[in-house]
Amino acid sequence: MTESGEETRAGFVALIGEPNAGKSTLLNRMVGAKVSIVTHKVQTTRTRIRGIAMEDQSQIVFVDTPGLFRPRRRLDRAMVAAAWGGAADADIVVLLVEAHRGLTPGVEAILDALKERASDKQRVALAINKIDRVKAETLLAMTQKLNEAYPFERTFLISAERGHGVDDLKTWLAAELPQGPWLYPEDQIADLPLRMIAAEVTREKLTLRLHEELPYQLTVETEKWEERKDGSARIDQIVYVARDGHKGIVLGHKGETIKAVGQAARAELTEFLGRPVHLFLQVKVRPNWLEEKERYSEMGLEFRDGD
Ligand SMILES: Nc1nc2c(ncn2[C@@H]2O[C@H](COP(=O)(O)OP(=O)(O)OP(=O)(O)O)[C@@H](O)[C@H]2O)c(=O)[nH]1
Repeated sequence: MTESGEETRAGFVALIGEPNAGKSTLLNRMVGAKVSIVTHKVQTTRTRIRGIAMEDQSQIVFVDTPGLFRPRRRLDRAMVAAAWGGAADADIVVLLVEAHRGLTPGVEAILDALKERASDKQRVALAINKIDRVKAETLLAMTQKLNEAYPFERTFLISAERGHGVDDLKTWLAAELPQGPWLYPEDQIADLPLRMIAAEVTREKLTLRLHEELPYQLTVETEKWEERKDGSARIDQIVYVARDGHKGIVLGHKGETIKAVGQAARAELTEFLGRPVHLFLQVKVRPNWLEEKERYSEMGLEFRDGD
């Protein structure tokens, strides 16, 4: 109950879908704060990130999952496990499908997995995203086809980027979540530790700057976070790369790349925290990080021995 005596609702919503389906974009739009990183690169979301949206008297806690796909490497398998972990905990699952791609083999695989894993009680809604990219006529047929493939509770036609249909989806979720007290303080927008958010910001700037050149096994970690008496924060981060050659790419000619990345990340962190930030970046080569358990837990993933 709120102070005014209205019933409150709260629960978890998992956004699932193929890589690039628009999960981060949708999450950011519904939460209204940047908690997940949106880039043009596939597979950027590495951690289970939650954002919290308030709608009427409902608190919607989003579990943004990494893209679901067929895992090959160890890291990929950990990401898929994390994705399903999020879906299994959720009160409602929202499957995002791209309007210009429809029922792809990847979507079919997700539907198979849903049928296999989700219990009968699991509520699943469909959101066809990127409707700005297709003609209205194709949407009707696509809605029908997808609903024949899986008994979705509801179908929403949305453009996460432009905001079309997003309010309808949010209102529906808010009304459908179980009655109960709020799970988080109202002003909390993300339960992701600040250190991790700070690392994601730097990673995003590197991605934007390097595009296709971005070393695949690159990772950013916040090593130290010092609150200073003058109200500013000193943040020390390490950019780990797998090979010597990658170090040069990240540093750039005369260190230009890393300098520009540092400036851009510092500006965003200053805005995000609302106070001055001093950001120090270091690039280190760490050939085996993909196999190191510690790195996995820092990304919020489970390391699976013997996989
Ligand atoms: N045209 C169009 N593009 C969109 C829309 N929503 C998202 N996108 C774009 O699709 C791309 C992928 O969006 P993301 O939100 O990063 O997708 P994701 O599902 O979180 O991706 P992963 O992190 O790889 O799992 C970005 O370039 C977005 O700008 C939309 O409604 N219309």
